[in-house]
Amino acid sequence: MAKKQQSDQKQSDYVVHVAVAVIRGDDGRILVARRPDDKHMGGLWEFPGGKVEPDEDLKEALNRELMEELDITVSTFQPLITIQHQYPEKTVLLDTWLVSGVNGTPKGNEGQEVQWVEADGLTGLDFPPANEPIVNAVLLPGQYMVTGLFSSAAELIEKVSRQLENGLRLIQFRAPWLQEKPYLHLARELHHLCQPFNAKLLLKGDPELLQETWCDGIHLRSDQLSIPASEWKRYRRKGQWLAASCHNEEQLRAAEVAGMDFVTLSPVRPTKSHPGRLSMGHERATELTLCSRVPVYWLGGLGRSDESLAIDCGAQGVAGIGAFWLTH
Ligand SMILES: Nc1nc2c([nH]c(=O)n2[C@@H]2O[C@H](COP(=O)(O)OP(=O)(O)OP(=O)(O)O)[C@@H](O)[C@H]2O)c(=O)[nH]1
Ligand SMILES: [Mg+2]
Repeated sequence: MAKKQQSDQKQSDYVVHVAVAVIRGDDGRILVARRPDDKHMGGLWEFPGGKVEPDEDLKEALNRELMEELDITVSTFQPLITIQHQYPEKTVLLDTWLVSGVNGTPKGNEGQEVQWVEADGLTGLDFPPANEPIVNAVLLPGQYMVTGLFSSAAELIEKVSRQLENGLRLIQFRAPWLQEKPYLHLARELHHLCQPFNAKLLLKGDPELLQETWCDGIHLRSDQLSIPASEWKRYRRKGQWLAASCHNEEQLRAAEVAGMDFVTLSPVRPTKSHPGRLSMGHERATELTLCSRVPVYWLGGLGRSDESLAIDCGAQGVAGIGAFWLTH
């Protein structure tokens, strides 16, 4: 018995490296396949892919798996997210890439059902438990703006409008100097501005704010991460985002435990707003990002032009106040 337990332990400690492809077609839709019934997580939807063989790099593994399973290859690769997940029977490392430039017409070579879906439709499909952060990473944009100082409502509205016109789709309304009532009043106005762009506005505050029917989500300070996940679940409606600010490994783990959908990690570089504060640098930020089980935006001293650098290091993209708020 003791021996069996030991070998079970070994089995789940061993990490299976899996190459996973979020395949984006020319029309922006995503290809999903249903896992054959006799396989692990059988009957659930998946992003196609499979185990990386010892002598393969990720791109080779992806194209081999896509040819075997779907009769296609892809030509463009962008890292999306790396998720380590422990199932009771095994541990997988889902090395997930956003791929495009599809050659061929996908067909289920193993008899599996395949379909193209709009990104928004992914939340309605049943995926294996490890896939939740992958779906979030597909839905989230590469840039996240935090609002900066403003001296009037007109200035705030003008600046947010300009950034929406520039293509921004995720905004955190931060104004810690305002009382709750004027803050919520302005937040409502910003929400109306965001709606025609299908952009999301996250509020700063307590979990109760999730009860506001117009609230797209909330962004927590790191010191609010001790609030148990059950507190959020009570208020949360489908489609609302939960995010938190993290500055170190401990807070990243706390954010995962608290059920956050994504986090910001800061300060990656020195910032003008916190002059004396030590920044962690790219190397440490990359290490922390690769271990995170939720999408990470790099924050602090980064500009919009750093988005691809952050993505190449495993992040969802960049977040910023200065970089977005002060530029035209
Ligand atoms: N391909 C893929 N695998 C996933 C996803 N999510 C997830 O938990 N997995 C898990 O990753 C593991 C490896 O994937 P796989 O079964 O596709 O591997 P494979 O194509 O090499 O299959 P094979 O071993 O039958 O040859 C499985 O345990 C599977 O349940 C996903 O979205 N796509
Ligand atoms: Mg497979």
